[in-house]
Amino acid sequence: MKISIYQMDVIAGKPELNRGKVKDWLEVTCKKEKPDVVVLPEMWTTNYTLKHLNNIADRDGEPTTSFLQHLAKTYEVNIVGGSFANRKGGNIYNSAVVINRHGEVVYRYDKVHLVPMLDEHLYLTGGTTYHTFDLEGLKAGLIICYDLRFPELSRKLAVDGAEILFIVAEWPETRKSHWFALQIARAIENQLFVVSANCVGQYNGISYCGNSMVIDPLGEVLYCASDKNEESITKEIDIKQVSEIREKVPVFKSRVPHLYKLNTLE
Ligand SMILES: NC(=O)CCC(=O)C(=O)O
Repeated sequence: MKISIYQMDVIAGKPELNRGKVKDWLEVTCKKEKPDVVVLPEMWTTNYTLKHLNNIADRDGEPTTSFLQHLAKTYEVNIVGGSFANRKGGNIYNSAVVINRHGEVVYRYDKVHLVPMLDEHLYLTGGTTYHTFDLEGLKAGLIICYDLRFPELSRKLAVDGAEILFIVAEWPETRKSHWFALQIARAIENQLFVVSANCVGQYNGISYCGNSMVIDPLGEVLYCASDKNEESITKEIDIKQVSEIREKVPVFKSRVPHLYKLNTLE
């Protein structure tokens, strides 16, 4: 499976301009690399312009979902469409969407864990559901940025069969060492590929650390993008590695779930 990631410098508060950037990138990348899957970062339509989202968030996933559906069909490519601010009813969510080559939506997810350090909880509402989805015959999971700190979420997706975990992010420079360590840990403990799309650039005094990655199920970093520049990354992965490592080091068979009942710790 060939995967292309857009490590993007998102223009704050300008969804139309950012959709234009994504369209241009996708056109060039799909013609040059012919990827099976493309991956976009978190909040790529608006950046973290939380105070302005009332005016610029999508409504019920539109227009961003239709825009991505059109691109998926045009270039016959699966799109892990990052996330974007999305108004549903009276609330705004940090919503991700995944679209297959035929332009069909195969997954929608609202970020479950909102980031107190960015005041996300003051402006956004957290999601309450998540599950694996099928992409080109693979089982995949998707988490959004701060979700990476909660191993339970990725573990549940892996126990449910995920072989690849997409992480869409707008991770800040100040906690860059965590970005590295946590992604590698999620790959090793869950024995799956981790594919992340982070942002670069800055907004409101916060710089984003790039370093979008492709990590194999042994935790080897196959590619790490720069920490400063917009970048297009294309990498091929061999999904067979997942079953091979799970056979050699049978972590999932060794689990003792009844000893991990976390609610006893609350
Ligand atoms: N956009 C985010 O979710 C940022 C997460 C973050 O800053 C952290 O976990 O640290």
